[in-house]
Amino acid sequence: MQARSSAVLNETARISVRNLDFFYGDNRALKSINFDLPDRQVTGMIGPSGCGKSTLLRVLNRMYSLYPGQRASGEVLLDGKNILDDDVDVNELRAKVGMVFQKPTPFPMTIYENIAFGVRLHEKLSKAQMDERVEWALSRAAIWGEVKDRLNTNAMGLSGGQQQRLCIARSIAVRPEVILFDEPTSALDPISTLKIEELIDELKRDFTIAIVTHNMQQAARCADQVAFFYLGELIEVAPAAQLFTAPQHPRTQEYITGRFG
Ligand SMILES: Nc1ncnc2c1ncn2[C@@H]1O[C@H](COP(=O)(O)OP(=O)(O)OP(=O)(O)O)[C@@H](O)[C@H]1O
Repeated sequence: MQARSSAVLNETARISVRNLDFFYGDNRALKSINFDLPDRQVTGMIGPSGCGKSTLLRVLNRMYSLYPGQRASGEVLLDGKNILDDDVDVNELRAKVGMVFQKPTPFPMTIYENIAFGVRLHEKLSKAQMDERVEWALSRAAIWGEVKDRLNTNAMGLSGGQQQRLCIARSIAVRPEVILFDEPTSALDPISTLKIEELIDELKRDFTIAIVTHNMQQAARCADQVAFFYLGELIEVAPAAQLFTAPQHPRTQEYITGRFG
């Protein structure tokens, strides 16, 4: 099946996926995927359970490399370099392509250290520079005001929504180009969800964003373009307003109107 692609909103692609296949052993979980993540735009990824959305995110920062028996072929170009190549430094790649998971995953250490820990792996900063970076990251993640007086307390004492914003701050702190969100609000209440959605909207000024979500209202609210996946194939990618009001493929239509999935 050939994905139908409509006019992309921003001509510059930050990531270009070309003829991507992904295998869990013999199971071909992604089939000839082609699409772009436009620079400083939000791309929503939707589709029924098992269609390959999380698998695709795990390819975009080479998370799968940790697991024997999992392999990708094709190209994922970031700044013109195929990140699937064997010579790619995956630690460097993961600083460029950050990931925020469904369940908040703060480290069991202080709020300050949650941010500083990752920065230290990539840069040598003075104490003053690190203080500045920590404040910058927490501010960009809209949580500085809530934590500035308790930076040396354990991050596990934060609420779920605060923990998720801390994890976003942790990703931002290493100044990535791309941030991948895997169902980032599915464990959160409506108010925390709204805060994260507002934050995503703010962050796209500086970062290219992909968000996997089961919530189509969320995709409609947050995403500039939306990609619909089904059984490992990319069926359709289009500007959000178009995909939700005038999808070109019958399967997309069925999914967004709740007739399957
Ligand atoms: N570790 C694994 N080993 C083998 N197969 C896997 C593994 N993880 C996922 N799969 C298979 O790959 C396919 C895609 O799964 P994936 O988790 O990417 O889907 P998804 O669209 O993110 O689903 P969900 O919305 O339920 O999270 C499915 O057929 C799934 O069974």
